[in-house]
Amino acid sequence: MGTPKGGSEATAQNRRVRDAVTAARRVVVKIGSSSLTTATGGLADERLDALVDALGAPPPAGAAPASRTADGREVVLVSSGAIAAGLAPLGLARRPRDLATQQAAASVGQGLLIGRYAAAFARHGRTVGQVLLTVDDVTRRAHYRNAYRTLRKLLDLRAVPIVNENDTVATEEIRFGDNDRLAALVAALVDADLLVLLSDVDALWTGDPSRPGSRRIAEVRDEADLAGVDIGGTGRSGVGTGGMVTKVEAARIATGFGIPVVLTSATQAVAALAGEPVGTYFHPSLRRPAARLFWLAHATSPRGRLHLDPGAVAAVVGRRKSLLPAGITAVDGAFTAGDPVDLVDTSGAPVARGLVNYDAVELPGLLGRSTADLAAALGPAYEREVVHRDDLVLL
Ligand SMILES: Nc1ncnc2c1ncn2[C@@H]1O[C@H](COP(=O)(O)OP(=O)(O)O)[C@@H](O)[C@H]1O
Ligand SMILES: N[C@@H](CCC(=O)OP(=O)(O)O)C(=O)O
Repeated sequence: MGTPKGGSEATAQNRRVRDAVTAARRVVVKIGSSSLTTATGGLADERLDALVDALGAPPPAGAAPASRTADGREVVLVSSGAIAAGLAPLGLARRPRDLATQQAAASVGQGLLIGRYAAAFARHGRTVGQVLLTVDDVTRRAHYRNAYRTLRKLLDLRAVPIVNENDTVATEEIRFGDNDRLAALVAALVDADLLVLLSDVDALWTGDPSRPGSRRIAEVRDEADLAGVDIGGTGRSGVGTGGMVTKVEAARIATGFGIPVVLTSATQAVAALAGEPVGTYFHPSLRRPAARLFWLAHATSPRGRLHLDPGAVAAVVGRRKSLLPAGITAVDGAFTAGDPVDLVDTSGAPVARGLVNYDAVELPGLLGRSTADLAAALGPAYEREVVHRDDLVLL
């Protein structure tokens, strides 16, 4: 963590971080509600303009594509602020607690937000594209391919994708709520070289930044550097969601994909993108797992549970086999085919997560039966695995 280093060692380390940041060609930048709104609610236009300016003026005519910053970068912006932007127009004094009012505020605010971005980027001759995503869009394979295609095409067409969660259709159970985790998943989706998380605090601190004795953490190399850190909830703005908890979780997800993360304040965006030693730098993990399986483990919220008998646990965990109906003793949840589910052992502990091939209502009639028996009784479609081993990740 921020263990003090000798002068030359610190300089060498700063240089390595600067090189990693400045070499990043595709960058996902996430900005939180707290950095885009005024103390009295509503969008802080000058802060939004400053962010857009920080993301770079277009390259000279005839040079690199206009979706890139002056130094040739592709930028995807993940922006919160829809709910906060919708408060004042609806006469709401503070962020509502209930989902329906939050959704109404997001519905009003998202249009205002994207309108403001369109105007701000237009000052630099650049076009923006709105991309609203749900959890499903970044977790279900068919959907995240769609999301990837859209983002890739926007970048190819030289527009700046501006991503937010699709708040108006997300339900309490399936919503991210904060945009930090969404930003990490978008970074993984577009295979970004860098994720920059911008908030109203300049870095991760060892504890609440307003508490005497708290110190800025300059870098996080691994989990050990987070031991003893008081990772707290939302700040004073009253419009943020998740606080440092979701930012550190987002950093874990991104670095697990091999993507370095800089966490700092919106006012330091220019310095952060230039690789200056500001904020907190999270080093990427060296071993990059198979993307899709890592995705399954981190991006998905299970929609149900399959209870395995000991033989099935041994087959799935020990021998990396597919899960067949014969090894399942019970089913919980209301999932449909393609949903992520947890596979749990006899004590109820999750041992794996996978994409299920059946609807929950179909499974009770199949449990404990061999695939040959099922195929003979119900037809060849019932010979399929409940979870294929290629769609399984051990937890
Ligand atoms: N250890 C910590 N280091 C830094 N900030 C922290 C810490 N614990 C809690 N916070 C709070 O997290 C807040 C940022 O999160 P949040 O309010 O969700 O903002 P955003 O809208 O940018 O997502 C900061 O204002 C800060 O008060
Ligand atoms: N999608 C929501 C984001 C909610 C939120 O507050 O997120 P954040 O400020 O990133 O913690 C919105 O646009 O209001």
